[in-house]
Amino acid sequence: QKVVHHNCSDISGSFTRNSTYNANLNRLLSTFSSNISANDYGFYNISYGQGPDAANGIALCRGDVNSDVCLRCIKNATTELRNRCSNEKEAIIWYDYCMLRYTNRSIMGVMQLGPYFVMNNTNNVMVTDGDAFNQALSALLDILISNASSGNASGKFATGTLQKIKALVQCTPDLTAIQCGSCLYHCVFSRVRKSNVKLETNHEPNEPVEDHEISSAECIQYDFSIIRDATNDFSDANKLGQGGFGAVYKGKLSSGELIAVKRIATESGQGDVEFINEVQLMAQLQHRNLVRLLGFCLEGNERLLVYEFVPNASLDQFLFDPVKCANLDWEKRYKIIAGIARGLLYLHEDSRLRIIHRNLKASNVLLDAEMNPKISDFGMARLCPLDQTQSATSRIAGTYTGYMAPEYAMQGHFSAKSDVFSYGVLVLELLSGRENNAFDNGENVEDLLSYAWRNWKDGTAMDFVDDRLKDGSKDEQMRCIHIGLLCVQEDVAQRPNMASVVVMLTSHSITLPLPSPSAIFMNNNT
Ligand SMILES: Nc1ncnc2c1ncn2[C@@H]1O[C@H](COP(=O)(O)OP(=O)(O)OP(=O)(O)O)[C@@H](O)[C@H]1O
Repeated sequence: QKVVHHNCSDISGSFTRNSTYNANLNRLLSTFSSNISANDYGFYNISYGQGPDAANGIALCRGDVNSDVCLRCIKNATTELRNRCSNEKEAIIWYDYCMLRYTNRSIMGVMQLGPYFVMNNTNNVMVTDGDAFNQALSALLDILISNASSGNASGKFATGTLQKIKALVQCTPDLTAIQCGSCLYHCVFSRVRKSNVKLETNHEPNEPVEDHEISSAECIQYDFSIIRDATNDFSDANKLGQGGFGAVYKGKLSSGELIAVKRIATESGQGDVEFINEVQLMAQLQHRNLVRLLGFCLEGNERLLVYEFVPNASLDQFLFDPVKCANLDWEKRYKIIAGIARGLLYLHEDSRLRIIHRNLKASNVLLDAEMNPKISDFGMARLCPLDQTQSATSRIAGTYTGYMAPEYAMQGHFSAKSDVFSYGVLVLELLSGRENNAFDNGENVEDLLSYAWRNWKDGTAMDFVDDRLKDGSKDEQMRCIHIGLLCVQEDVAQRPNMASVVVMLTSHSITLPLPSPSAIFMNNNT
C-alpha cells in the first residue's frame, strides 16, 4: 500500500514535545494503530482531551475493501503520518484504500473542502465525441453523488460504470446527505480547476461543450460590416428586445448561422484591451445551460457582443403569457428548474472565473428548441463596468424586478448567495406561474414569497402550485417549493449554495432542512 498524498498544516499552529496536545495525539494514533476492530462502515473516529489540546481523529477506508486490508492500511497511515508531519497540529494522509486525518479542531459532522489534491490521468485519452463523453460523465456522477449522499448502513459510498467510464465517490458517513453531496460537487469542479484537464476532442469550435471540460474555443472578432449586414443594419424588425445594457438584435451570418447581437448602449469606463480580455474570458465559459458568447465587434464607439441565437425566446415570454404557458407542463418546468441550477453552479464554481450573475431573472433565461434553459447576460458587470461618472443605482433601478436579495437591493452586497435568492424566486415563479413583481392573489396584495411561505406553513402548499400543473408529480412540486423557500431565506448564511441545491434536486431521499421565513418583499414603490 503506497501513500498517495499527504498534507501537514499549521493552520491551528504547531505543538511541542512536552505539550498536552502531543500526549493526546500519541494516544490517538496508538489507538488507531492497534486498538480498533472491524466495523461495517470502515469509519472510525476517536478523540482525546478537551478544548484546544484535544486531538480529534478520523479514519475512513474505501467502501469496497475488506476489513483486514482496511485495518492494515490505517495502521500504516498512523506511522507514516507521524513521520511525515512532525509537529503540525493538523495532518491528513491518503492511501488507495484508506485515509487518516487528525486535528485539534472539531472534526465530526464538519464538512471541510480542503486540503484536496487532484491526480491526472497521465495517459493521452482520445475521446472522439467530447459531448457524448461529458454527458455520460455528468450522468454517471449525478447518480453516484445522489447514491453516496443518501448512503445508508454501508456508508456514503458509490461506484458505477457508464459507457466504459468508471467512477467511485465516497464521503465520511458522519456528514449529512446535503453536506456530502455538495462536497462531492465541489470535488467535481475542483478537478477541473486545479488540473489541466483537457479532453482531446474533435468537435468543432462552435459546438457546445459541457461541464468538466476546459475548452480552448476561439473567441471571434467580427467585422462591423458583417454584423451590420447580418442584422439588416440593426433594423427594428430584427430587434429582439431592449435590456439594461442595450438592445438585442437577431442576425443571420452568410453561413446561415443565427446569432443574437447585443449593442452595448452605455459608455463604459473600460478600455478596448480590457474589453477584449473580458470577452475572451467570458467566451471560455461554456455549459449546456449557459448562452454561448461567440465573439465581439469593436468599431469606433460601438461595442457589440455576439451570442448564439436561442430560438424559443426568454422564459418570461412563456411563463407569464396566458396562452404560451400551456406549453410548459411540469416535466418541462422541472427540467428548467434543474437546468438553471446547473448553469448557476457552473458559473459559481467554474475553473478560472467565479461569476456572480447579479441579474438572474426569467427574462435572462432563454429556452432552446428542446426547451432546455440557457442563462444569458452573465458576466455583464465585467464586460461593461460603470465608470466613475455613472451612477451605479441607475442601472440597478432600471432593471430592478423583485429577484434581488434584500442585502443586495438595500446595501449593494452581492454574492453567490444573492444569486441563490434570485434562483429561489425563479423556482417559485415556475411553480406558481405567477410573476413575483406583479403579484396579486386576488384578495389582497401579497407578494409571491410571502404567499408561498404562508401556504407552506399552513400545509396548503399545493394551493400555491399553478392549476395547470395538476398532472405533475406532487412530490417533486412539494420539494421544489421547499427548495425555493430555502433559497429566499432572509439569512444569507442559511441559504444553500448551488451545489447543495443541485444535490437536493437530484437526490429525492435527502431530508431538507426547514426553511425560515422568506425575506420581506420590497416592491418598486418602497
Ligand atoms: N442569445 C439570444 N437568443 C435569442 N434571444 C435573445 C438572446 N439574448 C437576448 N435575447 C432576447 O432579447 C431580449 C433582451 O435581452 P436582454 O438580456 O438584453 O434584456 P433583459 O433580460 O430584458 O434585461 P437585462 O438587461 O436587465 O438583462 C430578451 O428578453 C430575449 O428575448
